[in-house]
Amino acid sequence: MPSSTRSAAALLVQLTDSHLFAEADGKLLGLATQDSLLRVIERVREEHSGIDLLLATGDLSQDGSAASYQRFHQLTEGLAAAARWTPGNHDEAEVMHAVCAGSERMQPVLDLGAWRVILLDSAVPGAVLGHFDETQLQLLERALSEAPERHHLICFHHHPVSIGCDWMDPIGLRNADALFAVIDRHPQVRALLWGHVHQDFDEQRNGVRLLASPSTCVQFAPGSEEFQVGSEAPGYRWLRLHADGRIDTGVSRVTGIDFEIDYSVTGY
Ligand SMILES: Nc1ncnc2c1ncn2[C@@H]1O[C@@H]2COP(=O)(O)O[C@H]2[C@H]1O
Repeated sequence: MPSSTRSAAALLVQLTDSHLFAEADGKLLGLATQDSLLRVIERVREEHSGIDLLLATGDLSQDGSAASYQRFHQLTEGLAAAARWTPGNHDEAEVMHAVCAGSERMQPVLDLGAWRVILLDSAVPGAVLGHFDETQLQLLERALSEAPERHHLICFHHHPVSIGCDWMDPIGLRNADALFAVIDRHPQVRALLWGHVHQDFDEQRNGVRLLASPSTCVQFAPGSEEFQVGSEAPGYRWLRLHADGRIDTGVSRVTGIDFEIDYSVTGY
């Protein structure tokens, strides 16, 4: 059970879009994704201790293989007191559930101090874009209605707003209106947190913080009209959730390492 109490801040770390392969030396756009994840985990360990919760917000795997999920688990085990995973478009949700059987890693609701963390599945089998089906919207409504006294952080994979990269607009959450309709009924929602966009994003909508984060491997260039790989280093997001509903958060990136990225590749 996480050590935080209702009076203390809970410390969360988000690792997203690690794109691991069944093979340990698998590469995305020329970058070895496991090696890159390991460097990011090293950085997390250098910068934080006493992490209450690890959030893995989708595309843990590039190929959906059981071996890739088992490895993600081995590499991150012990990093935090608890962990929660939710799938992205590259993931195989059934394989994730099978690998996580007997653990709480795929459970969608977790109470942490004065907060409730809700993880939703925005992935659509066979598609790159995201969509919340009725089950997910009902889960969200129920989880929010059950705990009006808590502050809520809602996590998923696909971006619900435009992040300023034109090429990514069509592959975001296609029914964001349905999400916002639920959220607008629950003033205790403090933040939405997602992956998929491989870049830092920190804005607000109606007082709700909107956060996205770097991938632990390849980055996408902010503000790009077409698919464009970014030159920033792999990284992660940390969040301190205070008992009064305040959030401190930031992004940290690996330093001092030249990652081999093939910038000539125009997609994957
Ligand atoms: N050249 C491209 N143009 C548009 N989309 C692309 C291109 N290359 C890859 N993609 C998709 O963009 C997605 C971005 O997030 P994903 O890593 O989920 O998966 C990526 C690919 O499915």
